[in-house]
Amino acid sequence: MAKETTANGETTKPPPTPSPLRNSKFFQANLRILVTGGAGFIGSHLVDKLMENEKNEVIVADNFFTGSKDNLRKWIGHPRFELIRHDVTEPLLVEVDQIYHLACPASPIFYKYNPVKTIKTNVIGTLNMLGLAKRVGARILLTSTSEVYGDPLEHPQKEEYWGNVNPIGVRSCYDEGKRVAETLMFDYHRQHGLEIRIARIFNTYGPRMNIDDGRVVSNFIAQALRGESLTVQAPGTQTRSFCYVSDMVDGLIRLMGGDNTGPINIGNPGEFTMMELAETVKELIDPSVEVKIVENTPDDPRQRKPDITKAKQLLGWEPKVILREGLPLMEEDFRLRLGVQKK
Ligand SMILES: O=c1ccn([C@@H]2O[C@H](COP(=O)(O)OP(=O)(O)O[C@H]3OC[C@@H](O)[C@H](O)[C@H]3O)[C@@H](O)[C@H]2O)c(=O)[nH]1
Repeated sequence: MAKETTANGETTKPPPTPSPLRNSKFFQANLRILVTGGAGFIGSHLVDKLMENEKNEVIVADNFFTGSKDNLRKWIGHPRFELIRHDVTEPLLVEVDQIYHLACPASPIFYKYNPVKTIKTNVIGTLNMLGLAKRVGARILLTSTSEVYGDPLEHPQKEEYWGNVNPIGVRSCYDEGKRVAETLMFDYHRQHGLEIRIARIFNTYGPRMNIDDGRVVSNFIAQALRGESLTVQAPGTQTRSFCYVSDMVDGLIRLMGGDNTGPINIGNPGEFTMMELAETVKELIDPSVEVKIVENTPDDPRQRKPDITKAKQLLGWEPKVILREGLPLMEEDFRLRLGVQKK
């Protein structure tokens, strides 16, 4: 390789040119896509969708803390698919063109179980994935969360809202962790010119959620199918907006493919109190089950609903599946896994 001489007489080497193979693959639009957390609930549905495109090669990195190989069983052994047991808090070296960075436990009971590990996953894990993106020139999408708005004082939540977050609360490992992850994304973008995308994901539900995941939709459906009382955490008037997983995946893929960095809210703006959700699940699955009020956990946000104007305008995206259509699809999956027949 040619040597260059600097003003003070030292010789330096110019940087290596990219391998011709990488360029030829790139220009064939043959995308190599890394999905961290790809064995999880949203991750595995995203992998299904990405694998539908025959030009895509998909690599999943997952430590299987909340994800499961079972979610990916149809792809194991496929020539365009690779599964790596890997924890994102350790560096990863792979040649890819796009990174969907989802890895992190998302259910409050799981992310609070080992809070130090959760914040490491968000901070060190995101740094590692940004380092990888920088090294290989990949575009990177972070799945952030509606939890960055904390217990919001503005309703519905627009992306411009800075949030109301308790920095020392039991949820901080997750909500502050994701806030730092967003900061890191923008700092790499501004400092190193990385191509970034940030999705703020609102509550999502659908088949493959862990049955004892602890989140409200999976809890209520499993409880109704087992004939147990539905546990509404006090006061029951707190609200959430629930997005069906296929809509979520469609939003993430549009965001990755588009020109806007985000952050962009991806969620279903239909808003329900937890009491209304319990009544709906009861009516759809088993009107004879009871609803009981149980103790809540600290810092539970009282209301949450996305403003999706940006997603509509910039991504041409809006959710299609309403709650009453999505719940039965999830019920079907839970019936199969729990072995409960329809009466
Ligand atoms: O059995 C239950 C479980 C939960 N709940 C209530 O349901 C509401 C939703 O709780 P979940 O645990 O499902 O989820 P949260 O909205 O608290 O957090 C979620 O926010 C968005 C995503 O980033 C994450 O998936 C998750 O952190 C809370 O008000 C909670 O108190 C019940 O009433 N009963």
